[in-house]
Amino acid sequence: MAPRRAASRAHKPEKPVRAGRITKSIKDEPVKASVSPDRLEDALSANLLQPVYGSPPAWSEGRQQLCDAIPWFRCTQGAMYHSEGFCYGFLIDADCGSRTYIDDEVIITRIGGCCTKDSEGNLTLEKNQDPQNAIVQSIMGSMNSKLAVGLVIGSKNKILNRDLPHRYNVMDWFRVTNVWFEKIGQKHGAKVRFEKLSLCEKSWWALKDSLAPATFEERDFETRPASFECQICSEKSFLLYNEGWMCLNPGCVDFWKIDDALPPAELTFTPDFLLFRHRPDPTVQPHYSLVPDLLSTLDENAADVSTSRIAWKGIVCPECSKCIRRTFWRGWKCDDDLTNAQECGKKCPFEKFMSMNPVSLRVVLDHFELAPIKRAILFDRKFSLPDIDDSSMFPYRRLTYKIEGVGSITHYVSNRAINSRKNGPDDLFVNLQRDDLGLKRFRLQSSLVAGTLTSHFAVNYGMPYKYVVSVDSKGFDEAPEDMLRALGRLSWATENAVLSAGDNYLPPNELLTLGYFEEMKIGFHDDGESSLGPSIATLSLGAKATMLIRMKYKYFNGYTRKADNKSIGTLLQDDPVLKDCMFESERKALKQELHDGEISQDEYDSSRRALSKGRRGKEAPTTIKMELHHGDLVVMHGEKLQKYYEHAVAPENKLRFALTARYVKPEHVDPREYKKGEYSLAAEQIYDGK
Ligand SMILES: O=C(O)CCC(=O)C(=O)O
Ligand SMILES: [Fe+2]
Repeated sequence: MAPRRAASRAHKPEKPVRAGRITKSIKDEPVKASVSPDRLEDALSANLLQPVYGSPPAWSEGRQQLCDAIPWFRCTQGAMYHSEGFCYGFLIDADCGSRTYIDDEVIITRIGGCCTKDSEGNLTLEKNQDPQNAIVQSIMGSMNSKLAVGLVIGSKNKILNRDLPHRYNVMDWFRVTNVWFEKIGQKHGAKVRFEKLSLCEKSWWALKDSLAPATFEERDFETRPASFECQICSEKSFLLYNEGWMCLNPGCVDFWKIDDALPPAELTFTPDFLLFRHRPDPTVQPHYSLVPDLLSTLDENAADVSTSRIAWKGIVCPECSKCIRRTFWRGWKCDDDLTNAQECGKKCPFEKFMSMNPVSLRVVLDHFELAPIKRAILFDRKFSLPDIDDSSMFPYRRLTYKIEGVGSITHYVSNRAINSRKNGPDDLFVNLQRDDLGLKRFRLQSSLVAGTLTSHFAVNYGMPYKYVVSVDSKGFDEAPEDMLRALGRLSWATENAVLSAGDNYLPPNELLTLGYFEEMKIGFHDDGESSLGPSIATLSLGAKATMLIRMKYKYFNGYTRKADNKSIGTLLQDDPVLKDCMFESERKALKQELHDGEISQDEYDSSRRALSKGRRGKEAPTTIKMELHHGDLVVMHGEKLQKYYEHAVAPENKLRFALTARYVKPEHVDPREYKKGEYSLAAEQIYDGK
């Protein structure tokens, strides 16, 4: 008889035990049965979820808030946060997989990844998860390096069956004790056993009236689950299931078999596997604090701290433990979204606003004397080259990029003399930091992950304007004087650019100010809402930035984007066949044939589809690349420019402001708001171009 079989019989206990306590004296007592997952709905409606003993050390109602404030859980998707071969944090939520087990000290779950949702919304393994898989390697990395893993439990978890206070609840640090493979459907996937690091205190998620955990003296730290060597592959596997021992090496032909047959569908863990514990070991440590105290590390007296990358991370509210993002220019406010009042039962009063000592230009500008006398004349030949005009707008250098039949972009290049003039860009940069402009980060209306905030601060003065987000808008009568000065410069630039293009000039009635801290940016977008006039002018202040302009995906490819990007989306109804788009000549010829009645609409569409067959759509290359320096002005002109093209701006250093003036068509605005857009510039706010 093979020892493998003998082992499986010898270790089959009398009765299955699903969960257990940890002391020697009571470890073999059967535990109270929990509500089965299929009865969870009933339990919920009958309010049967059991109350927990304590409260989590940090929590949030949104995934984004959690990831922003907890450095060991920075992934907005998936269950595991891992980086460079180590797992730092793990989320236990819905979809933990079969044979998931949770008690006050031990958690057994599958390791996410390689999954797809079936028609009923259950996660199934799409492909085998192998030992080489990055997330399997990461969890092994943490186990082998004695790196503790932080666990978070989500309220969608159906196994613990307790009344969790929030959507996401930080549990505690755990050590990884075992990683093994199971057969899941037709595939194999990895499972992990976590054991709580600190065994001396009762877990906050323990039952409200449960006993205190066993003392160290009472605990059995010696017993370990038995392990046996496979006769075929010679690898050792633990005895995990009451139903019998199995080889757990997915590469072995005997993998996942009891006595040469598939195991029963229902498997239960042995008491030894659930109940064994490790003696406290000071060398098993986490990389971060469970609840970081970021605020204590930010020295408010250092001018460059409050706008640094680390200073726009989230914090854990010291009063109510909620994870809060830096939504405000000056700091954090616990009551920054609607969920808070409901969750805490009352508004949490905590707020932390930084003193925001002004950042000097010297810190953000690299140039020897802040700005050159004459700007560099080098242009990268990979991108469109502008027309250069050094005289018409002197002392500005005017660069004009024309996109035929679409529009133009005029770049007024500033210099040291312009910037340092009284009330010029140098003064504006300092003053805008001193004024309380009311800058805030807003939720993106369409983003891959719900609740994503813009990675820049914004405030809108004048006529209400909704760009990629819905911004609060204030009337020009509330605007600081410096904003009106900026508006004077922007009106000057717009008027000159539009008149040179031979078009009618409409004075701007709206000013959107964006503020960027270190590593903030604005991704590709257009400013082409139907409510806007054709000209958009921006004044750059502070750190240098790169502005990129490219054709939009659908005009470049001739069809809309599909989420999977594997097939082609909806064909353009009216394809403008822009210069340099994909298959430009073929698309142009087909369009002509349709126009001349030589082919039907169906033939036109199928020929266009055939062009892209077997090819994935791709992003258009960047056509225009501009370096925006402190004091520069850019005017984008032409409705089609916003329709067919998109732009993105990324500053290269900390602290930059972009003040953008637009004309909002009054017919798109509630007449009661008209007066917000009214202003008249004082003589010294009107700009003369010097
Ligand atoms: O930061 C910039 O220069 C551009 C800002 C922008 O594109 C916008 O406000 O829509
Ligand atoms: Fe824009």
